[in-house]
Amino acid sequence: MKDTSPKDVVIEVRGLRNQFGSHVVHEDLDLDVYRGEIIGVVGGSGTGKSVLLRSIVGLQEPAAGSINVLGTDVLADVHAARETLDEKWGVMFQDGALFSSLTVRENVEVPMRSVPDLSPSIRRNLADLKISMVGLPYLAGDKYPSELSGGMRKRAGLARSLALDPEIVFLDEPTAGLDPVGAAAFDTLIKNLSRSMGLTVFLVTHDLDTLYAVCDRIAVLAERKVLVTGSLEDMLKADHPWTREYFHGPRARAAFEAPTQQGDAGGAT
Ligand SMILES: Nc1ncnc2c1ncn2[C@@H]1O[C@H](COP(=O)(O)OP(=O)(O)OP(=O)(O)O)[C@@H](O)[C@H]1O
Repeated sequence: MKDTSPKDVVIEVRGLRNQFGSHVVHEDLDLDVYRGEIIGVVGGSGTGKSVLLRSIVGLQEPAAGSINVLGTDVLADVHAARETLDEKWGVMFQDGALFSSLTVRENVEVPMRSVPDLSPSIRRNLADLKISMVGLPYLAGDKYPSELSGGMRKRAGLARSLALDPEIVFLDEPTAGLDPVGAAAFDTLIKNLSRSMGLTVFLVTHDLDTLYAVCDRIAVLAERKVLVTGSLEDMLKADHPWTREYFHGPRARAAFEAPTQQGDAGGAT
C-alpha cells in the first residue's frame, strides 16, 4: 500500500537555473526533499549534481529560481541564510575537506567555534563524541589528516559535518575512492546515523551499491533538470534512456543482487 501521509518538505527547489557563461547546467529544475529520508542524486558526469548541492547550501548563486531549506529562503539573503542554516546543516565534500594543519579533533571543533558559551573542554568532549559516533577509534582525534587512511578521512569529514547536530547533511560522493569493503561500511554508517538521529541525507553519488543499500528515494538529473524521482522500483520502471541504461546495466544488476546489509559501521577503514 502506498504511503499517503503528508510529508514534511525540508528542502524545496523551484525553477532553478544555473549557467556558466552560455553553458546552461540547470533549467527549470524542481526538487523536494522530505524530512528523515536519504535521497540519492544521480546523473551522468557533468549533469550538475555538485552544482545543485552547492546551490542549496548557498555556495553557488543560481541565475534564477527559489531554494527554501527548513523554512529559510536561501537566495533572499545568502549570508543571512547561511548564518541561520550553518547550525542546521552539515556538508561533507568529496575528500572530506579537512584542514591539514589541524588534528581530527580540532577539525571537528571548527564549526563549534561559532557557538557562543561553549567552553574548550565541552567542545573537546563533544568532538570526541562525534569522532566515536562515526566509528573512529578514540586515538584518531589526535591524528592529522595525512596520518589517516582515505576511509578514516571520510569518517572524520562526516564527524565534522555532524558537529552541530544538524537536521540535514549533504554528502558529495561519500564513497568515492573507497575500496568496496570500506564503501559498504560507510553506507551502513550513513544509514544507521540517519535512522538513529532522524537525519535527512542529501547524497550525490555514482555508487550503485550506495543507492541500493541506503537510499529511500532517488532523483535523476538529466536534460538540465530532475527528470524523475522515486524509489528504486520506480527507477527500474522508468523508461528514459539514461535511466534505463543506468538501472538495467550489468553493474546495476550486480548491485541489485548483492545483500543490502553490508559492512560493519563500527570499524574504520
Ligand atoms: N565554477 C564553475 N565554472 C564553470 N563551469 C562550472 C563550474 N562549476 C561547475 N561547472 C560546470 O557545470 C557542469 C556541472 O558540474 P558538476 O560538477 O555539478 O557536475 P556533476 O554532475 O557533479 O559531475 P560529476 O559526476 O562528474 O562529478 C560541468 O559542465 C562543469 O564543468
